[in-house]
Amino acid sequence: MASVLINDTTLRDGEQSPGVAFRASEKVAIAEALFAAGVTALEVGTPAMGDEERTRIQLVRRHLPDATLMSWCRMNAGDIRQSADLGMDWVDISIPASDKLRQYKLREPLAVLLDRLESFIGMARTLGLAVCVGCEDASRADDDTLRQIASVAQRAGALRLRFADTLGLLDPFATDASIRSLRSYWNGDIEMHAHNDLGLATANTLAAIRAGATSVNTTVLGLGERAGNAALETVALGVHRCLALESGVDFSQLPTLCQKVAEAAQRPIDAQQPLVGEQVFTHESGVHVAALLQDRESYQAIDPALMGREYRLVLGKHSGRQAVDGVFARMGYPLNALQIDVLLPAIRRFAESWKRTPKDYELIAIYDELCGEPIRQVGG
Ligand SMILES: CC(=O)SCCNC(=O)CCNC(=O)[C@H](O)C(C)(C)COP(=O)(O)OP(=O)(O)OC[C@H]1O[C@@H](n2cnc3c(N)ncnc32)[C@H](O)[C@@H]1OP(=O)(O)O
Ligand SMILES: O=C(O)CCC(=O)C(=O)O
Repeated sequence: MASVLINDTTLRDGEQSPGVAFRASEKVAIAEALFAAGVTALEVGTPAMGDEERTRIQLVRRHLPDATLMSWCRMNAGDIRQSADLGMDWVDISIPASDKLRQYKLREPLAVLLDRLESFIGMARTLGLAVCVGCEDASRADDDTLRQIASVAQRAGALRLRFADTLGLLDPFATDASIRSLRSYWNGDIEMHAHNDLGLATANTLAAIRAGATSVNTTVLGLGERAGNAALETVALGVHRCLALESGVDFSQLPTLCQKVAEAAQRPIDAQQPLVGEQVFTHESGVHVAALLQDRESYQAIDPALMGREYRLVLGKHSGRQAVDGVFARMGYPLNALQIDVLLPAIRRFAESWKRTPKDYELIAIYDELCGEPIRQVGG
């Protein structure tokens, strides 16, 4: 099966989420968990941040000798030299591709910056580093500028261009057009870096792969600047399910990995976060549960066993008679029609009062109260 490279940037762009700051031990633990989940290419940080961050990057290097590690660099000799000293395999040398970012950040003409980029690519290669040119704000860059960056990158020996939708303003159709255009004049790797401001980061990442990107950036739980980046979990599943490509990700490791990152980032996992949210394999609606009691695939596209999880049927405000019957039967207690008629409105009232679904022991208590005959074998 053909494959796509996931170059995960949880430890660089993910950590740029406001307020997120990984300790050294957390950075190492996250890197190890990513590696254990089959994500072997990691952007691990920004050496320019100082001694402490460089020490953390070095620790990751020591703990993961077999991972392919990248650091984020400005067009700056110090950043690149430090990356080599830290044992990086790759550097991302970033150049603002849009007029606006060049105007407000670097205030120098494009031609001067391109000369500088060329010499820094050369320097990085001399230091033994593979080079990715980070085209920051590529989605607002004009085509001619991207062509000039690609031409310099090719001449100087960069292996990869990163197409960054820095502001997260693309949709999948525009992404497709941009990456196809880039592919028409750049033969090397293309790495898609998507942000989620429109909620389209995963969709744009998949669109980029279809259009010719060979590598993609992700972050665990979609951490990252503002609305975050494309989430590792959904990109990996989309690569597998929608594109029939291999990413190397071991889905069974995702719950542990996500928990680790959520704790280190102090960002609780949303109950409805795809794949790893507590509720995403739980079904309440009567029509769904009635069908699910017959066949799991009736209302489940993803097998929870992929993540080592199980599906759950619960009772609540939206339950129907078959669901009540089925859930009580699974607890070992068949109901008659009269009992179902009495229990259903009570379960609905419970859900409205408590703003949640009743647990098994609470269902039993409702039964005891309304149906009179205590049920002895209490479930979980
Ligand atoms: C879209 C992205 O995510 S890009 C990644 C951005 N990541 C971060 O900013 C996180 C880490 N950043 C930091 O810790 C700091 O900003 C540092 C260490 C990088 C720089 O710190 P400082 O030296 O204090 O600079 P400061 O942050 O005030 O300003 C940014 C500097 O980087 C320069 N710069 C920005 N992008 C580039 C680039 N691609 N190439 C060269 N220089 C650049 C700016 O011109 C500015 O330089 P100046 O101070 O000479 O004007
Ligand atoms: O310069 C790059 O490599 C991309 C940086 C980035 O994180 C972004 O543009 O969102």
